[in-house]
Amino acid sequence: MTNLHRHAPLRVALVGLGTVGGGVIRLLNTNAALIARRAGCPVQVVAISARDRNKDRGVDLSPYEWVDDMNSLATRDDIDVVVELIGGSDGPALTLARHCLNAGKPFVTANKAMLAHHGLDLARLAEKGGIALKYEAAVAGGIPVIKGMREGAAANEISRVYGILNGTCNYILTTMEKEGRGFDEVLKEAQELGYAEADPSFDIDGVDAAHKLTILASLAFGTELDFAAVATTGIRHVIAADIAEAAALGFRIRLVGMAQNGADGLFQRVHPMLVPLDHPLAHVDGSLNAVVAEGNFVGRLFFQGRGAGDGPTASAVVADLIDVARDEYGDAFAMPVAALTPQNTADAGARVGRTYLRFMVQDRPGVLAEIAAATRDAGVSIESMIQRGAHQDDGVLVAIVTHAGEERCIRDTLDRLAGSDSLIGTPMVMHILD
Ligand SMILES: NC(=O)C1=CN([C@@H]2O[C@H](COP(=O)(O)OP(=O)(O)OC[C@H]3O[C@@H](n4cnc5c(N)ncnc54)[C@H](O)[C@@H]3O)[C@@H](O)[C@H]2O)C=CC1
Ligand SMILES: N[C@@H](CC=O)C(=O)O
Ligand code: NA
Repeated sequence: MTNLHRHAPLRVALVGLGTVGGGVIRLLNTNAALIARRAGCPVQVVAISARDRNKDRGVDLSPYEWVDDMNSLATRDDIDVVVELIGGSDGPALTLARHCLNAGKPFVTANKAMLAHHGLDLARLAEKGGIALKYEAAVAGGIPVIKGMREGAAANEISRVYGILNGTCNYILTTMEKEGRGFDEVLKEAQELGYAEADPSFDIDGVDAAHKLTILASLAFGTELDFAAVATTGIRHVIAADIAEAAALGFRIRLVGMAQNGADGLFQRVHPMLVPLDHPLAHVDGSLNAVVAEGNFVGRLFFQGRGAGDGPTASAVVADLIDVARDEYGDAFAMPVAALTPQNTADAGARVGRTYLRFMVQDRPGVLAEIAAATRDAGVSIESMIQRGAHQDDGVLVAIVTHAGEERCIRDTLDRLAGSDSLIGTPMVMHILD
């Protein structure tokens, strides 16, 4: 029989055997023959490592060599590529990455936290060694958005890239909206489904989405990764009433990461936004993610798919392994590190758009006039306003949608109201996606 394989097997060491690691083993076993045809060789896990050797992971690990010292994998001649699925921006994942890349060992990771903080250094090491640093799973899970941006959209000037980048938050927001269930209960469910980070505050506080946006922005604009420049707000303070008011006004709430490059610099922000029902992001539900990129020749690209969970994430990891087997890889961030440019951070105050403001206020005369005076004096024009009677024990809810205006005026409005004893708690501010 003719041997259809071009190469000897690609020998993989898998470090981290949790949700994603388990998924990678299952996928490689299930689709072994197909993957071998596509990769030009069998892709075989030969060595594994994780924190606890004796834990039952629901997959048969007996065919693989257990390795206690994961860093020893970097210099082993019988390993062709190391896959890191531990997580964490620093610590053992970063040490392993540095060992591997310094030793010239191709490296595949799903670790967006590590890339957002150390991506440039790691890309420099990969470049120096002329080896692969691949990370498709790190952004939007199974969606091939890294490939899409690095390769498919490479000829375009990108004006804006944005999307739903966290499956856990999207699952929470959409389940709360559809089933009226509470935040904590739905978060627990997302954890059980394998969507959440080891520390779920990274999800709900928007940090995970900010890690992913940092990577996307670099790919879109050819800029150095700059996690510190991402203004980040999570979904912790979105209440059921916001979801209901947004719906009444014709919107859905989504955690959106957005990066835009303009004359005044690079604007990067993750925050809950009101998305009009006629925008495709309003229909991205559950653990789905979506990324929109606007290119000067291609127009609007819309990538959608599962952003979290074992299967979709494993799909992206294994796609990277197939690229390694094919010897198809290039610069990690789409150009040599020296070609990436640093970028000023744009002033968010100068951004123009519509805004949703929600106040909880005392039920007494003059409160609406006080809010209206603050908006008037700050130069904010009101498009619509809703007042709801007593909202549980928290007073009265007032929701406002403004006309398009500069964000600095919204800040000014809030500053004018700060300290007012008419307000209960902190007002909620969400910008409206255009
Ligand atoms: N779960 C998901 O849907 C997605 C996860 N990711 C990323 O994939 C990576 C892995 O995520 P999960 O599989 O969900 O995590 P997990 O918590 O289920 O698994 C982590 C694995 O790493 C091992 N590990 C942790 N600390 C270790 C240490 N100090 N030394 C050795 N092994 C250690 C654990 O024993 C476990 O086997 C993370 O970087 C995560 O951000 C990326 C996309 C989606
Ligand atoms: N915790 C992340 C997992 C994928 O990156 C998410 O919920 O999106
Ligand atoms: Na991806």
